[in-house]
Amino acid sequence: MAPYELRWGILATGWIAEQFVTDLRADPSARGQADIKHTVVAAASSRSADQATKFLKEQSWSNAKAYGSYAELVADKDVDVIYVATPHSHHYQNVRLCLEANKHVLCEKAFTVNAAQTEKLASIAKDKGLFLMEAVWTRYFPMSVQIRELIQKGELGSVFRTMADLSLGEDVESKFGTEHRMVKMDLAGGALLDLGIYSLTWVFQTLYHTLPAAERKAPAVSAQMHKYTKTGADEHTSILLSFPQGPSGAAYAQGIATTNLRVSSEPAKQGTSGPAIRIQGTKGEIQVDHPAYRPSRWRFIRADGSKDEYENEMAEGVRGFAYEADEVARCIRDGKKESEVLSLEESIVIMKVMDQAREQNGLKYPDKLETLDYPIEHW
Ligand SMILES: NC(=O)C1=CN([C@@H]2O[C@H](COP(=O)(O)OP(=O)(O)OC[C@H]3O[C@@H](n4cnc5c(N)ncnc54)[C@H](OP(=O)(O)O)[C@@H]3O)[C@@H](O)[C@H]2O)C=CC1
Ligand SMILES: O=C1OC[C@@H](O)[C@H](O)[C@H]1O
Repeated sequence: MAPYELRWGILATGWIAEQFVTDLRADPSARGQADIKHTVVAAASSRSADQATKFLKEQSWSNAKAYGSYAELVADKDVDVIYVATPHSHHYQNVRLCLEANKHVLCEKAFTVNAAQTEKLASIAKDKGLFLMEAVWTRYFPMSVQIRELIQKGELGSVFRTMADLSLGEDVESKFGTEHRMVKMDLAGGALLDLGIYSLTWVFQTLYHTLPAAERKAPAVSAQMHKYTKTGADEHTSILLSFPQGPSGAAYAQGIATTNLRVSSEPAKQGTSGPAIRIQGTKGEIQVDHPAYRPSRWRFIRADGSKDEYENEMAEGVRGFAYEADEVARCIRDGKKESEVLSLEESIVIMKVMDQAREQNGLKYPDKLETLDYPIEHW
């Protein structure tokens, strides 16, 4: 049988869009997914059609159509699903544009600026019968699947704690200045929304997602932040999460999610400084090395001292984005409106944690970014 072909439209032509469409070129059968196929049929740049043409040519998708506005892209009848690759400040407006035009959507992380916006998008997608998913690529890696299975099978015993850090170790002033999307308030900058989401991903995929859906409960949240004096965006955020129940019979579970732009989870960048993520149960511990978004390697250490070491192996020609793309293709082919690996409900619970962390520390983005209004004129 011919593979199911998913026809992608790419909304924005920045750095992550380049990475994503490169992965779409890799043959899915080389990673055991012979039943699906990805094709980029169009891309749009808000700058110009020429920029979209240049992007498609450079990424070897020259046969795709190039548009100079996002509105033209969402109107293209040949596009099945749109990958939204703008900064998080723009996700709510851009995803809404796609949904209003009846397109399925895969949206980069962080889903939106606040939970209310994600809830609104989820409700529109549901009403229109469209597929919608947050592109947290890490969730779909084979190693993440394997780790969740080890926890669910009880191999770690009762899991009481996950500690997860994603810190970059940059000279913030010289690397990001005031205009980079990482620190600019008008682009919803800050460590929490850009990097903290990965620390939270590890906490949630180990302590929340591993429970049966009916037993998952939102955690209590307590957070501290430090703001970058030049812009007011957070340069450090630490969140304590207290879950009323943990995996495999744990009477509670504790999550510690941290992020910092100035110090690094892995200063030597050689795997010598210890794990960035520790998932701790009564029978053993899983340790995952930096960086949390695409870990280099991981190990399972049992309480008796025995140890299994693993590399985070990717299929040939794949940086890691292909796995989330495969999930989108399978879901749309099968008529699903969301992914079970990262449901809209779970994305919303995580967004609410980030809302609380911001509220506890007085971090508010400009009104035009936090609003549910749509469309915003002169966006
Ligand atoms: N999953 C992952 O590993 C990663 C995810 N990301 C996520 O991807 C998103 C984009 O990040 P990244 O690609 O690094 O960012 P870039 O700045 O490289 O690209 C963003 C693109 O968005 C478009 N855009 C539209 N309006 C604006 C605006 N006002 N300011 C800036 N750009 C605008 C532009 O494309 P055009 O002009 O063509 O319209 C721009 O090139 C973020 O949400 C980020 O969190 C980022 C890096 C890694
Ligand atoms: O998602 C991401 O992962 C890698 C980081 O370097 C980047 O800033 C972030 O957006």
